[in-house]
Amino acid sequence: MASKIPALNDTVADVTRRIRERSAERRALYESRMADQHRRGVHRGELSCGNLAHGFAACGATDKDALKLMNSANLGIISAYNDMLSAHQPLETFPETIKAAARAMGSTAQFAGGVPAMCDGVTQGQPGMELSLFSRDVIAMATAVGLSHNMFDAALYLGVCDKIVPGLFIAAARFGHLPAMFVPAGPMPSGLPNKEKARIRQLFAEGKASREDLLEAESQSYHSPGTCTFYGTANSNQLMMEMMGLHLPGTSFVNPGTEMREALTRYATEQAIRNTAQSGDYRPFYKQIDERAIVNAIVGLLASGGSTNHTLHLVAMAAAAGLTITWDDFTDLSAVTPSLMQVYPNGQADINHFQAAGGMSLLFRELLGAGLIHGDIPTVFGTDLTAYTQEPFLEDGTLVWHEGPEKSLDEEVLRPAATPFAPTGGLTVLDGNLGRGVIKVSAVQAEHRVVEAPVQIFEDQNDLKAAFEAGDLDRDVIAVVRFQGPKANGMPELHKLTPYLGVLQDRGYQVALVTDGRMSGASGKVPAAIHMTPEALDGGPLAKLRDGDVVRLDADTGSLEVKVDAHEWAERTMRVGDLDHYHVGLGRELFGGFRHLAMRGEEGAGVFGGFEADDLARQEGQIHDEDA
Ligand SMILES: O=C(O)[C@H](O)[C@@H](O)[C@H](O)[C@H](O)COP(=O)(O)O
Ligand code: SF4
Repeated sequence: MASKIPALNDTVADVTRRIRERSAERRALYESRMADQHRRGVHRGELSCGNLAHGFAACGATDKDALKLMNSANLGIISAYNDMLSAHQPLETFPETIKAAARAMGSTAQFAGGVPAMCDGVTQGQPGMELSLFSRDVIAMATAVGLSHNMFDAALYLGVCDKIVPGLFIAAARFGHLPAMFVPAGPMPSGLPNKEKARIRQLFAEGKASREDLLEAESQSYHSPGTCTFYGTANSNQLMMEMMGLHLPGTSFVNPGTEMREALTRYATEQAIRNTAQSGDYRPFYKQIDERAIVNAIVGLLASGGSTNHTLHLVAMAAAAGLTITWDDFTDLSAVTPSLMQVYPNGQADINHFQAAGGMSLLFRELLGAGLIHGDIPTVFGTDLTAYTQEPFLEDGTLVWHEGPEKSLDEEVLRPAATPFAPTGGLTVLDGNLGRGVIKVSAVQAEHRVVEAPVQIFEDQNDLKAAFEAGDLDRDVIAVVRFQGPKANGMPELHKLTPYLGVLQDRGYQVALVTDGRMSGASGKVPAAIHMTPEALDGGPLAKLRDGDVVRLDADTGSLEVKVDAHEWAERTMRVGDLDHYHVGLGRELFGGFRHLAMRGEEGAGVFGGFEADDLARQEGQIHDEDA
């Protein structure tokens, strides 16, 4: 397979090298820890009879006999099933499929633990959204609780949506001695086009559509089990897992409830067993995922116009694997990564259209052919990544893989690297006297990428809605929504603001959003400087802004500046936000520790610290436990 790997793009090679070099010490400590955990072996062999008996007390006779044998594999299943996310509901039946497939190979699979999952669609614009980002790290912790039984030779991670896959990945990295297999459920069939849904929302925001019209449109768009069909964070997750070789080739966007989906779940089980130490082709997570895989994920995200949330999640995910990545890595890779995919919010199509136009196998073919991703990384498929130009087929009920299409079947959705939608990935860091943030312009029309206007400041997204409805925003305006960072209120997505800001843009005003909060992966048309770091509560300059200050957002040059005399700006006092209403109700009082521990956006906004990087700093006396 390696013969298909062309020369790597110079910038991709440079960014990969600089990640490897800046991470060298922490990565070496990470790898030594994972190797040591592997040497200590699967605890099942060391468990006292009492421990082991507890571990399989509830199993049937066949599984009990198998579990006593140390040479058969026991798989740990971690699942994020619940009925609240349409994307996760299909996972309900996966464990039985997995257990049966494992038994058929003389091995076993145990449901090691469930993890929570929050639907950002259900909580969008609601208080629950303030737990959303923190739920990523709760999911990582819950996964560790399940795997801590240490009875397992490999782990299958069942999850799809926004923070769930990043949380599972963080835990998989910390159990890096285990072979990992990520198992998706796939997108729901296409319903009402996302663009039409967004149009009805704007009409409703203007009072030109009824609540009944809105609910009808939403229900036609989100209508059955499976992942929502826009290209948001959930579908970005699937693409990135495949780009890192943690999925089977072409599994990301096969619909749930199909024979193919069932066959892929069975095959994933069988392959996970083949990847265990007992099988002789030991493929642990930590030997698979290094800086090359992370760069592949970033390039895949950029080429596809993926979710801005991954400028947070990928930083935290990389840190868990002993790697330090920065927003400048994203910017530099974006400059050489062409936009090859236009799926809503970056276009009219949905993820099923992408799959029909050629899907992942064609995206791999184009990115490998352009030397933009590392083809020489080990994968869960037992090959290197050049095998991922194949896609799965069922032939007389047997799952096989064949080379996918060599050309796009719809160049309105998926294009070759030679004739991209745009020469760059459309993700830029914004720098200036308001801090650092990110902006995704792949869904912003060129004429809206530079906005200079007076700011109107809000400290709660509901106040912006009220100002819009009162007609106070019918002008050129940069809406600043501050005190939305991880330390303030958990860094919610402010996607509910999209229809209001979209109406103002459609009325011809210059409009933009600046916030230390997040936006949804489904946000797009209005220029938004998000993840502003440091956040307002943490000494960030957003706290010095006043209504009427003129700000210039220039996505083309990557600058965000307030036009206030430097001396006056230096003299400005910092506004102290009234945040108490964010900290009680719907469980938010349980997350005060997370808000205290939360790292900055550019560091991934997590609560675990820097793992080995912190350990090394402590050893060198740079930080002391009481400072942690
Ligand atoms: O990052 C994301 O992709 C979003 O969080 C997404 O998961 C969320 O559910 C959107 O809010 C759904 O879009 P609508 O709110 O437009 O339905
Ligand atoms: S994509 Fe978003 S709205 Fe859809 S199920 Fe996942 S979290 Fe919920």
